[in-house]
Amino acid sequence: MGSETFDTHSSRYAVGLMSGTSVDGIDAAVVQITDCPDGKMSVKLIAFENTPFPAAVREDIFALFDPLKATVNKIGSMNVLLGELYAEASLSVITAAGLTNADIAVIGSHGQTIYHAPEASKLHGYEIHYTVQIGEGSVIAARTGIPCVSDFRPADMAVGGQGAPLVPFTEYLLYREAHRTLLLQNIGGIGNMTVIPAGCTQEQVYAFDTGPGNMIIDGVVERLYPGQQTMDTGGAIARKGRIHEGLLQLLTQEPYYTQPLPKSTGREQFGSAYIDWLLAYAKQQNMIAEDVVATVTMLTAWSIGDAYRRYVRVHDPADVLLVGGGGSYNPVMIEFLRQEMEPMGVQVMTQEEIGQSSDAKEAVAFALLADYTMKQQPNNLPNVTGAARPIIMGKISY
Ligand SMILES: Nc1ncnc2c1ncn2[C@@H]1O[C@H](COP(=O)(O)OP(=O)(O)OP(=O)(O)O)[C@@H](O)[C@H]1O
Ligand SMILES: CC(=O)N[C@H]1[C@@H]2OC[C@@H](O2)[C@@H](O)[C@@H]1O[C@H](C)C(=O)O
Repeated sequence: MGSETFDTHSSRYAVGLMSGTSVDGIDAAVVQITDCPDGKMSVKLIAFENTPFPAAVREDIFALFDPLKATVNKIGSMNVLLGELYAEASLSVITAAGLTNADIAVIGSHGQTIYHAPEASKLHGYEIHYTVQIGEGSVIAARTGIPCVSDFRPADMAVGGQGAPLVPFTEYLLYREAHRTLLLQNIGGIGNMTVIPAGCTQEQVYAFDTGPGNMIIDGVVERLYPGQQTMDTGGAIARKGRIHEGLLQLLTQEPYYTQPLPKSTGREQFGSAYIDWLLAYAKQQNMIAEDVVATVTMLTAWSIGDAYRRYVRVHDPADVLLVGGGGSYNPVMIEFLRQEMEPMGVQVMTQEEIGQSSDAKEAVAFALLADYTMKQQPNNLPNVTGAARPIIMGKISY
């Protein structure tokens, strides 16, 4: 199907699916996309659902993050299982929107990242950059009868990009303002910041991963409260703790924070081995659990403030930091962020405070990215990812 048969003149519905590095579940959104006469687009959220992964599935996905355990049969079968779960999530959110499959033009599915290696390695004399997202698009298309766009990141990497972050493309379309410089901060498993200078063009947007978002918090909570909790809900644990300056200082020495842009990161850097090392230090210092959780919560807030000071402030003093992702539901995180940002003149607000949804934002983005794939229009931002040129990302399963 060419772009001539994908009707972009009227309003259309698309489904976006996201399951992120936290592995908490599947975010599914139905959006209505309308092209406006001024060349802009309006994107309206019609329905949103979050379906948590069953605990056993989550455990099996985590096993795939360890290259020694991620055997080809385990990856292959999980690829298909996730395709099935994504299809079910799509069917459910379409029903919640009061629509039928025939109403939906496309499903955009991010998939589950199991490995992200944007820096070069050598293989038989070739320079290799790769990233692996699973959740078979062919299964989603077959179960729903709707074309599915999946596996977006490799196209950006094929032209020299990091393959991440991708959401800034849609953030420019949806959030830009003439008179205010905005920082859009996602706090998912990983944290990522998009800088949208006041009145900027698409080429002037820049973005990067700030480091861990909730990944370390979730990791230490799971280890310190085994079988009880997988996250610090509402910041209840951190609130009872105190910042341990020694641990905080140690963690801020991580070289990723000073790495030049473009940069992106993941569980390869801030996953299980990192948590082991951090907890060994905490034990040696006789730290109590609450202090460990408070300190790693502060680390995320510090890393965002540090990134702003290091990469942004001089050129683009910002007016507001808009926080999305699951971290915006942690009031202690938001408090720490205010302590970091407000003395620099940056107001901190959550997506909810501006009438949007912290949860739905990335799923909405993948619906919109898929819309561009179907229109055969580029949907990466070379200035953000470091790609050599604009390219159409995504693989289409009819
Ligand atoms: N009520 C809450 N209180 C505290 N933390 C929360 C709450 N809700 C969600 N979170 C945190 O947010 C995380 C999920 O965030 P989100 O769904 O944005 O991540 P993701 O999309 O998986 O990650 P990424 O954006 O890195 O791909 C949870 O693992 C948890 O740490
Ligand atoms: C490889 C990968 O899955 N990266 C994610 C991750 O989670 C947050 C951050 O790191 C971001 O770079 C990216 O996701 C969002 C959706 C993005 O591409 O914008």
